[in-house]
This record gives sequence, structure tokens and C-alpha cells, in this order.
Amino acid sequence: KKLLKYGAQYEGKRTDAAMQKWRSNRFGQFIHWGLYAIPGGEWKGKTYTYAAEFLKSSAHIPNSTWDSLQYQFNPVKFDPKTWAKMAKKMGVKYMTITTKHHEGFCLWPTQYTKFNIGNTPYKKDIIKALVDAYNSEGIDVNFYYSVLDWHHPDWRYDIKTKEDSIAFSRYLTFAQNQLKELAENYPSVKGFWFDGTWDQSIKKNGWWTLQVEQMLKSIRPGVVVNSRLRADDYGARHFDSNGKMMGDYESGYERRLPSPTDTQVIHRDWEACMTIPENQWGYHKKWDISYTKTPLELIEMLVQTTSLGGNFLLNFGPKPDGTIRIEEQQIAEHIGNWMKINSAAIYNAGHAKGWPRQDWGYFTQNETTGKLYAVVFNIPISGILKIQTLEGITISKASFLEKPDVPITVKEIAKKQVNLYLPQQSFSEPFVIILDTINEN
Ligand SMILES: C#C[C@@H]1N[C@@H](C)[C@@H](O)[C@H]1O
Repeated sequence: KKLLKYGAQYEGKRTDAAMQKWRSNRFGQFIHWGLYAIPGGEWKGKTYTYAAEFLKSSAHIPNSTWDSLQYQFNPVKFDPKTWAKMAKKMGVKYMTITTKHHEGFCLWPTQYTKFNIGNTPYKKDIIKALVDAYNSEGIDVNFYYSVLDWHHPDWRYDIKTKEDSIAFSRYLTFAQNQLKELAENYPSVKGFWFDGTWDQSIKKNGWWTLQVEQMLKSIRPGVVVNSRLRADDYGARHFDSNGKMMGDYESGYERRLPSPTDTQVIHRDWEACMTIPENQWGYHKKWDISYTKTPLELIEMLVQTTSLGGNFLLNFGPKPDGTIRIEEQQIAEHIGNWMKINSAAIYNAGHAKGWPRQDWGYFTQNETTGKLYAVVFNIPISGILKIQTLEGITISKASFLEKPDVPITVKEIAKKQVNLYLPQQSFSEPFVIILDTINEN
């Protein structure tokens, strides 16, 4: 066991109201928007297949060229209320917006660099507009902030010389000032989602990552900070050198989920962030440049995440004109229609202790009422859902969340073995069954 100054500051899940709200939200919308939306993955007539928000590096574009995109940024069709209403209908309870991505362009009128929305034809504070619009729909807003900054002259990937060290300390002061500005100027912010913290320069400055977390929590008590910010005394990230998670939730699941049987994750708060295309966070002109996930695949990811006690953050990459591309709108609508009927199995729900992943789907359980849900994705040919119950637990009743009056026959066929007999009908969407249980223990 190492003595750490910059390791995990506490163990176990936070139980305060702000964290309970963050946890109960379960389903969030990620938004990646910046100058990279303008070229949309294409440069000088060539299409780049790598992530569109990385086009600057994929196409080896110098800062002088890339940064001049700011003079073209003018999302004339941007209406934050339209985005917020779409998000509300989709059923998200929170949204995480890129205040500054790796390109270093800031969507708020920061006083610490001119490379911001104020110096574009659009001029207006996009962060404030989004915070106000989403909050008025009852949706919490978190800020994504990239510590990695391709634009800033004092950014360093590693600290090799005295000059590096002097420059990088200037950069850390700049970044901390920006974060202070974000925490102070947008008081309703509920969380900070850090990215771009994988380089040696940050690993060698773990002290700064703790200092930033403590600063944010002193300015905004209750604010939630992801594990990805943190490096400890030895440069260990997410988990300190003693294996303890740093920050308030684990944010290592990017474009992947834990395996459905990986019950390690249920012991901590965690979030998976997910792209709809294979690997595009920012807007790419060619939607079909890679596989794009269907609404049903995304709904299953949301349910699988909930069943393992995590949050699911689904990404949208708005167009340079400020509209949401039609493919994303259609997916949002499909998911929203499903959530309208089934959100009881998601909101304030989590891992159903002792009820493992089934071939036909997942269990989730309401954190407050203990109500147990079975979310069915794969109906067996037999039409029988087989459930292995816990010792001393029997299922007394099963009913469809959507149509409670349609009976589902329940039959205990052996000790701890129950059959649910589904009605002979076809289902075109995943559905939720409420399970009433009796505890004979
Ligand atoms: C790599 C990388 C970044 N991390 C994701 C959350 C996106 O911001 C992507 O650009």
C-alpha cells in the first residue's frame, strides 16, 4: 500500500443528493460541437475516415490554417430550444457539452484566450444558451473540458526541459482559470467531464488534477467529476496506485460497455459514453462512412448499462449550421418513443442484486422502491422466459409495464426455477415486465 497525496480522496459511492440525482438520471446526451464540424471529416477534397474531431491531426493541418476556421463558425440555424426539446423527447435527464475539445476552441466567451465563440461571426455564448435551454426542459448540464489543447502555445505532451516545465505550468494556470470561469459563470452546472489527460505532462502533474477537482467542488458543492481527470503521485489514472477509483465515477468506458456479467462495476458509479457511428464524435459529412448503430442496439446498451448500475451517455455531433442531422433526429425519436413507455425500468433504476443477466434480457431494479423489472430483448422459441430466483424469493406476479392487464402466467417448476409464459404474439420492440416477488426469508 503506497502513501499517496494525490490518490483517491474517499472510498465507496457518494451518497449525497447531488450524486444520487446524477445516478438516477441514468441516460444522458453527449454533444460534440466545435470548429471540426465545419470541414466535417473532409479536407481539400479528401475524405478522412478517422474521427472527424481529430481531422486537424489526421490531415496534418497547421494551427494557422485550422484556427482560421473560427472566422467561418456561424451556426445561423442554431436554436438551443430545438435541441433541448429533442433531448427531452428522447428521454435524457442530463446533457454533457464540449466547452473546449482538443482543438482548443472555446464555445463560451472566455477571458483567457481569444480563440473563442466571441471572435466568430456568431459571437453569442453557446454554452449559456444551451445551459438555459436544457435546464428549462429539466435536463441537467455537465461540461466536457479537454485538458489537451492543440492551440495553446504552452501545451506540452511531456516535460523534458526546464522550458517545458515553465511553459506547462503557465498552461495549467490557464486551464485552471478557465475551469474556475466555467464553474463560476454557469452556476447550474452539475458536473465536469474531463478528457485529454492521457499524456505524460499530466501524469507528471497529478497534484494539479486533485487541485482542480477540489477547486470545482469548493465553487460548486455537489458537482460531479469523472475519474478521467485524475492522475496520482505516480501517474496512475482513473484508479490510483492502490487500486482505488479517483473522482466520483469511472469514465473509462468509451465506445464500449463492460461485459454483461462483469459485476465488478456494480460496486462503483460509472458511465459509458457511446457514438452512434463506429468512431465519430464530431459531425462527419458522410454518415455511412462506418457502421451506425440502430436504435434497438442503442436501447439495449442503455438497458445493459442500467442493469450494471451505470449511466449511458449517447453522443450527437451537430452540423456547422447548428442543426441536428436527420439520422440522429430519427434515432432520438425512436429511443424517445421507447422511453415514453419503459423509462420506469431506467430512471432511478440500477443493478438488481442477485438477479444475473439472462439470455432473454436484463433485470433492473428501482433504487428506491425495490421494484424489479425484466427487460426482454430475445424471446425464446418456446415463448417461455426461464428465471432462476434467489433463495427464498418467489415471483408472485408478472405483468407488462405497458399493458398491466395482459396476464403473464407464472409457474414455479422447481426450487428457485420459475417459468413466465408469454402470450402468443409478436413484439417489435423490447418490452418490460414488472415482477412482484415475495421474500420468504
Ligand atoms: C479519443 C478521444 C476523445 N474522447 C471522446 C470522448 C471524444 O471526445 C474523442 O474525441
